[in-house]
Amino acid sequence: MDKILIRQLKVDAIIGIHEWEKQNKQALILDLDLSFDCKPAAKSDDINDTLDYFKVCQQLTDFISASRFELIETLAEKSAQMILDYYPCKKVKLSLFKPEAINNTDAVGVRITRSQ
Ligand SMILES: Nc1nc2c(c(=O)[nH]1)N=C([C@H](O)[C@@H](O)CO)CN2
Repeated sequence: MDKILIRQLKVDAIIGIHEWEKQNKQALILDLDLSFDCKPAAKSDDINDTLDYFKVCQQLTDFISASRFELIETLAEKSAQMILDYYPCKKVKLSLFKPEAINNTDAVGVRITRSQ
């Protein structure tokens, strides 16, 4: 199955189990693989025949930047479900990273795969 790819989408959000994380937004980074048949758009050369990754990034950014969750698992789940609800992709593989959470790491995170 073909995939529309989004790499290193950066969004700030309120996310975490500690009180200090609930006071200020922190950086999050997302990688997404959206399973979608790209043949029709490749034939028509028409944006309406594909998944517009600009719209996906814009909707994810709006949702995540307005969210307030404790666990990255919760935010990842809700983000993947929103994509499946709004876009005709068959499967979403979503990785969500917190680059500032744990000292001496580049990042910590979660990776989930959800299907229609
Ligand atoms: N599996 C998880 N473990 C932890 C999370 C999380 O969201 N999922 N969150 C925290 C803290 O908020 C941490 O990111 C900041 O100190 C700890 N463990």
